[in-house]
Order: sequence, then structure tokens, then C-alpha cells
Amino acid sequence: MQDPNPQTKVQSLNNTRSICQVSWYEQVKTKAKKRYLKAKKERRKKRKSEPGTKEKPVDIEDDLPKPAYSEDDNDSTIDVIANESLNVELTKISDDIPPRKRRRIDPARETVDHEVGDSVAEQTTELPSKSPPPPEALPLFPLPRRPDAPSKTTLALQGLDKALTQAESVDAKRVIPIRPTVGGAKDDLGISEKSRRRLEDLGIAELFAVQTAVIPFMLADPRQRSLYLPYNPPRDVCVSAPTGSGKTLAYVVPIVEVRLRPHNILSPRTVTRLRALVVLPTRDLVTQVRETFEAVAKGRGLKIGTATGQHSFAHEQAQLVDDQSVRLQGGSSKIDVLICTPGRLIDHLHGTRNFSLQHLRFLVIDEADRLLAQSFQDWLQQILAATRHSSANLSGQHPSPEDPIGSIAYGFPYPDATSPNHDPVFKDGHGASVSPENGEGVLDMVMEKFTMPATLKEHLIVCESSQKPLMLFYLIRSLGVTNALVFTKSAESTTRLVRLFELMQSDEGREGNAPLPPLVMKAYSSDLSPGDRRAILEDFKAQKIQIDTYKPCMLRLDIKRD
Ligand SMILES: Nc1ncnc2c1ncn2[C@@H]1O[C@H](COP(=O)(O)OP(=O)(O)OP(=O)(O)O)[C@@H](O)[C@H]1O
Repeated sequence: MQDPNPQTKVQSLNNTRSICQVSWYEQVKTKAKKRYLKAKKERRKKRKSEPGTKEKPVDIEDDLPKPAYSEDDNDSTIDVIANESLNVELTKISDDIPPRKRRRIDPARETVDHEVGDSVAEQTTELPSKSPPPPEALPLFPLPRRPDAPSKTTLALQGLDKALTQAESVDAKRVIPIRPTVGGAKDDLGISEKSRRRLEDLGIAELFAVQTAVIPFMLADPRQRSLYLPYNPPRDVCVSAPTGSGKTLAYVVPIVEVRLRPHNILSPRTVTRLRALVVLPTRDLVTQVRETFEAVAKGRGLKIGTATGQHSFAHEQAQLVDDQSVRLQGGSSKIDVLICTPGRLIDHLHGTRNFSLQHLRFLVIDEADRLLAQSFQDWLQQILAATRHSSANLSGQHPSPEDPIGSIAYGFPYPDATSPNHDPVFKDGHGASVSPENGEGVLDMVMEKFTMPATLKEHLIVCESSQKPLMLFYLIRSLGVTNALVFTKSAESTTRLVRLFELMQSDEGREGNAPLPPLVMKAYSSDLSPGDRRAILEDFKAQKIQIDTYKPCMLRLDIKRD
């Protein structure tokens, strides 16, 4: 019967064919497997029969490539055929070559190997391995280390101005003779013969430490000696040195020298200009500095003026400027040097027509640490503004070209606050015994560490504030002090302390104690007239007064004792 559906026939034929294929595959697989197992058995037998060979827990199958005809693998006839031939090959190889042995790892030996190093390398090469031999010794990496902490000095100097950290420290004991010794090296102080003679007349035979640093800095370069510096930028210098170390002369001598150099274009002078301005905190200091200027510049024709408020404003104006009737472009001046207090200076900048700082060559801020603590009317900024351009905005004058101005700040530890220019030079005259390289000299100064005279003895009594006068009196009496300066904070407390001391002294003999030598006490303050103040000082120097009470910052005392 003809199949109604020819497709069904074809399919049944196909089914028959696939059954045949499976049975053929099973046959081939069984044969190959048998051969493989047989070969394996023989290999085992052979190994056992070899003398001294123990059965090892080595599975050769692990080392050899796995046959592709595993029990689970029945998906491809071609694979089976290929694996069959592979198995034959493998059988041959395993018959000829002893099977590779799996290396047993002995932990103890492994440790020793690491320690031994070279021998490990030898043993490793014996092992059949394709990996490159390990390096003989691994490089040692440095262990992490805690960085050294910066020194106290480095930390303290952080953020300070370069000029301050690189300050030139001057040895306090350094002196230079005014006149070079016969046959000695010629000095480079820059002081003229005329000035040397004048200083000798004043009893100055040698320059003190701070003067040896500042005077050559301002005079040794011939360009600095000329009045005008058209191509040279102005320079600033900040000086810190102990009281009485000679700072005043250190700026007075260069100013007198520069102004009166014979080769200066204004010598012999035709026009008077205000060239130097010295600012001080008190009238008494102004008077003292004026005396020093007059002494050093004697016979040189230098015109010196002061403005402190001691005289009327009109009187001072008449001293300062020649003509106030009309505005003059370059201003007008009757003096070469002005020594003043900051308040009065600002008054003249605002209120005196033709008073001008535009030709200023030197600006000296003496006692700068105290002066700059007073922000009164922003006086320093006003002065600097008046030196840089026309003071037209202050006294109604017209603009004029700038003149270079160099500033000298004395006793001020932070130069950038005072300096109108960049890169000020700092001279530290405290004579630090440490080297300047390690910055400690500067550090002492920054930390306001004061140098005390070696012979000075200090006594300290801790007491209640109300007991202070009593304790002071006890100290003076018990130590047998015959000359004392007592500083107070105000003129009023100065007077009160003197009164208290007089009362205490009058009470001393009442308890039947042996009378002590009487003390003479005086109050020295701005409440007194200049004449009275001078008389008190003279009496104190002559030891007619045993105790003087002062308001600090009032004056500088120069007392010479034999
Ligand atoms: N080279 C010197 N040789 C001898 N005496 C000097 C010399 N320099 C200054 N003197 C004297 O030393 C005293 C103190 O000097 P000066 O007033 O200049 O000190 P100072 O450092 O300005 O003090 P202060 O810190 O109080 O302002 C003055 O009597 C002065 O005449």
C-alpha cells in the first residue's frame, strides 16, 4: 500500500538511521574504553613489577590530558573518533616515558628553602617547570619613617618677613675706631674727615655696634651719599638694639653727611628743602634728638626745626615754611631737618600751606614699637602718602615728581608694617651670642626676649595690687638703695607714689627703730615745665635726689657715673 503521506516515510527512515548511528557509537565507545582501561591496567602491573617501586598516590590521569570520551560525553561521533586516536597516542607515550610525578609539598622543607636562598634556586631548577626561576633575593624596600618635627625656631620664624628672618645680627661687642690706627687697614665707614673730627670733639673715639652696621650701610656706597638717586630705588632699614646702644647717632651721622657732601648738587645750597623727617613719641625725646643733631652738625649750616605742640601753631608754621601767602608747586621750607611728634606733624600736613614732604630723602621713625602702637589719625599712612605724591589733597598744592625716600625704623620688630618700600634690610644690634644662621638671634627679638646687662640683679615680689607701694618702699629700704628710678603708668600715679613714699618715710621713726638716712623723692612728668624737669634731672645725676618717679616713654636718661 502506498503511503498516503510520503513525508512520514522519510521521517521513519530517518529514525531508523539515527538508531543505527547510536548503536555504532556505543560499540566504538566500548572498544576504545576497553583499550584504555587495559592499557592502564598494564601500566600499573608494570610499575608494580619494577623492583623498589612502591605504589604511589599518584593519579596519572590527573597529569595526562583527559580523554574526551568520558561517560558523560556522548554528543559527537567525530569527537569520539578523534579521541580514540588520541588515546592510542597517549597509551604509547605512557608506555615509553615514565609518567610525570606530582610534586609533593612538604611545608617544613618549604620554609627551609626560603631561608637557604641559593640552594632553593638550585633545587627549583631541577623541577620540571616552565616558569622562570625566582630572583635570588628580592630588593628591600625602606621602612616608613616618621619625619623629623621642625625645630622650635623654624616654627617661630614661619610667616615672618624675609627681611626679619635674614636679619644681620651684629655682635654687641663690636666697635670700630673713628680714626683708623696708624698702619691699620682703612675703614669703609663712609664718614668724611670733617665728621670724624666733629665726633672726636664730642668725645666719640669709636663707633658702637649698631653704628658700625647702620652708618656704612647708608654711606659706604658712594651713590647713597648723593642727595638724589634718580636710578636707584630707595632702601629701608629696620634697626633693633638695646636702649642706650647709640641708635640716635646711627641715623644722625648719615643724614648730616649726605646733606652736606661737597659734591652734592645742592652744596653750597641754593634752595632749602625738607630732606629729613624724624618722628618721636614725646616732646622730651624730640628735644634730646635735636640736641644730638645740633652737636654733630655744628658749623655745617644745617637748619633744624621741631614741631611738638610746645609752642603755638602759628609760631611753628613760621619756623617751618617761608611763604604761606601763595601756593607753590614744590612747597616751601625753611628747614632741612624736622624732628616732631606724630600728632603735630599731621596738623601741619593739613593746616600749613606749602608744608610739603615731597622732597623727603630720610624718614626716621624712632621708638617705632611704641609709635606704631598709636594708630592716632592713621598718621603713618598719611605721612607715606604725602611723601609719594603731591600733598595737594592735604594742603592744596599741585602734584610734583616723586622723590625716592628711604625709611629708618628704630626698635621695630616687624619691618613690613613700617616700610614704604619693598625688601627692607633688618639690623639686629642686640648682639646675639648665637650665630645668625640659625635664626635664634632674630627669634629672641621676635619673641621680645630682652638682653639684660650682666651686672643687673633682679628681685621679684608677688603681692596684692594694693600692697605694691608698701612692698616697693620695703624693698628700697631693705636693700639700702640710694639711687632709684621708679616708672609708673601715668603722671598722676607718679605724683601719688611720691606722696605715699613721703608719708611712709615720716612714719618710719615712730616705732623706735633706728632712723635710716632720709630719702629725697621727686616726680618727673609732663605736668612739670621743661625747666623744672631739667633741674630734677641735674639733681638726680648729682645724687641730690635718691628716687625719681617717671612715666615711661617720657625721656631717655643718660647718666654717667664714675
Ligand atoms: N660711639 C659712641 N661713643 C661714645 N658715646 C656714644 C656713642 N654713641 C652714642 N653715645 C652716647 O651714648 C648715649 C646713648 O646713645 P643714644 O641716645 O643714641 O642711644 P639710643 O640707642 O638711641 O637709646 P634709646 O633706646 O633710649 O633711644 C648718648 O649719651 C650718646 O651720646
